[in-house]
Amino acid sequence: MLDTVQAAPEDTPAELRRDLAIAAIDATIVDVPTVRRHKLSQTSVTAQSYVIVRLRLAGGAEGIGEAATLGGPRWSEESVEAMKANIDAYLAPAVLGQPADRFEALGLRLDQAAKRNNAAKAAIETAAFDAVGRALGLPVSALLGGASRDRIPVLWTLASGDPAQEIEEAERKLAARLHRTFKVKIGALAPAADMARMRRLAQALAGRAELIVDANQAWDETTAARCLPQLAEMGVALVEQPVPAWNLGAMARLRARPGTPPLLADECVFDAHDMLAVAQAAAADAVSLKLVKHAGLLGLRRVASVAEAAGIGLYGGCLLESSVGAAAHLQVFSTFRALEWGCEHFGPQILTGDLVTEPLRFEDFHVHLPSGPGLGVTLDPAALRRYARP
Ligand SMILES: O=C(O)C[C@H]1C=CC(=O)O1
Ligand SMILES: [Mn+2]
Repeated sequence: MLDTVQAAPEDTPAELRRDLAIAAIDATIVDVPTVRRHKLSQTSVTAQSYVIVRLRLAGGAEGIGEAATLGGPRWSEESVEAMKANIDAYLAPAVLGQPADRFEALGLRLDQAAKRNNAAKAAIETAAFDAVGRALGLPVSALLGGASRDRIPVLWTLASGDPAQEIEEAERKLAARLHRTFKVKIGALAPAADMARMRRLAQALAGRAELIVDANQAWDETTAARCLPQLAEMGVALVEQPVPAWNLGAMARLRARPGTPPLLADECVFDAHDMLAVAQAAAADAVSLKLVKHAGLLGLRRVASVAEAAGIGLYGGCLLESSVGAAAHLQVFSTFRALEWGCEHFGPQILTGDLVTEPLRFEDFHVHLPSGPGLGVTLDPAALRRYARP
């Protein structure tokens, strides 16, 4: 079905209303191998699995969205298998026939059809935004308030666990002027081994690159209290989710200690209520924004608004999305007045292949907002067939 994308129709408003009704939704599981093993505290992957949602409007315009996972239902509770099952049985039927441009009403229907399932909901909402943007000839950023930037600084994640390999990988990225900020995944090794690894990286890249780390909830408060000042002393600029998501109290106490580097909230912030709790506890300096957590572009903006109101900085997070999911994030990130910490949408570069006809452009340490209607990227049907799970 959904292999072509139609141009914006020149319709009367009544016809346009009919054209914008959601006519079909289709969910495909894909597995795309990565260029190397990517190791986090709680899992390790050699392929990225996504659900690609294709949504067709009655007028013929088509949109795409992506729900990413990292190592099955380990990073969060959603797996691609569960997402596809819930999209097919509950989420798609809840919005079929509905006007695709009434994004908040769609979100409400999705919330009534299923609790949480945030990544699956985000993929459907993204596909609705893409389809409406294409039908109207507008980029998704225009539907969200308009872009205030067309490129965003982008970091690279070092996550093989082998410091010699990681230094060599960082050197290649620096030489190619692709990335000069590196996020190091820690927590899979013992804390002392991670500190030694970080010291090697900091020495090798001193003065040429900025380092941040992500512990993915691996430490308890005592370990974090011991390691955070060491990371600050090495010049590490930001520490992501050092302690379990539930332990906001520990985040707040650690943050109040002298010698703690700035803290980035990730797994502890899914919705705007979580963001408010982090703000009230003074538990973070910045928040990582991701479609898989916030259930869509509008949810992501809601979380960002609470953070902005509390003076908490914005960081453009990822879950190793392909150019489909990355483009959706760039559309919404581009609309913020400030994106203090840049973004980490290096995902398309860690895959051995992409899912779109023209992958995102990485240049001069930035990733560029694609131009054109909708998300600005077009699904490659041959790539979808190649990576689709049989
Ligand atoms: O931030 C996470 O926890 C998930 C992800 C983002 C980059 C990466 O390497 O892992
Ligand atoms: Mn993280």
